[in-house]
Amino acid sequence: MSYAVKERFLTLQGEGVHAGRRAVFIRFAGCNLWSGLERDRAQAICQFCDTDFVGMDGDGGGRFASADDLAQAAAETWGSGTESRFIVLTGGEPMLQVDQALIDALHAEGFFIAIESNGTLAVPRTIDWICISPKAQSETVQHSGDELKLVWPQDDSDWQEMEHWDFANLLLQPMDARGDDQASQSNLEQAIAFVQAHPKWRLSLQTHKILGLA
Ligand SMILES: C[S@@+](CC[C@H](N)C(=O)[O-])C[C@H]1O[C@@H](n2cnc3c(N)ncnc32)[C@H](O)[C@@H]1O
Ligand SMILES: Nc1nc2[nH]cc(C(=O)O)c2c(=O)[nH]1
Ligand code: SF4
Ligand SMILES: [Mg+2]
Repeated sequence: MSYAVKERFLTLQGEGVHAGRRAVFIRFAGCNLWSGLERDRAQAICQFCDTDFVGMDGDGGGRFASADDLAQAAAETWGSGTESRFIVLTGGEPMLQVDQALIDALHAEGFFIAIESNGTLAVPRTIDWICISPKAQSETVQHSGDELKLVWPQDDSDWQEMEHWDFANLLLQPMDARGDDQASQSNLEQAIAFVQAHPKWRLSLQTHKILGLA
């Protein structure tokens, strides 16, 4: 199996329980809920995406011929030292491409592996940290993991049902309205109000955007 990667970079995990942690990011190309083309956004199942995952033309991107090749590239992105190696597999939708061979190869390089997935495809428990971010207009099949990160507000998203799923952490992340500052502020205020009213949930901020990191 080969892997189509949009970009690969070293940063801090910006979101969720591991926010602030040094991390290699692998952003896989392609998604099953949007083509990634602006002309298709209004018809997409997921319409609020803040990410360019089209093609393999980003920094550190390309087609990797094998799991070992990609794991070795990830290790190079981390740089020297094998302590506390942490990698985030994202996209696009990483579960369209992530397989056991890649998980094994990343573990062999000493990585603790986290994934950011939309939950429409089953995620193997051999991944160390599973973050699922359900999309209201899609069917979520992955009902367990380490963190559930619901982007807010989303019309028709059944957060009450999600409280019965098997996640150790329930997080609410304000929707970035991508340039509409007033809408982003309103989304933030709605997320704060929700968490104030529903103490099982915690706020997740996109801290990399605040910090000016990738
Ligand atoms: C770009 S997605 C890639 C991984 C996967 N496709 C998913 O949706 O979980 C990474 C994370 O960013 C979140 N996200 C995407 N667009 C967002 C936005 N406009 N505001 C806040 N979070 C957003 C997603 O819900 C997900 O948790
Ligand atoms: N720093 C940083 N943290 C992130 N956490 C989740 C991200 C994603 O796009 O999946 C992301 C991202 O793009 N950058
Ligand atoms: S599922 Fe994830 S990558 Fe796909 S369009 Fe939605 S937020 Fe973007
Ligand atoms: Mg992002």
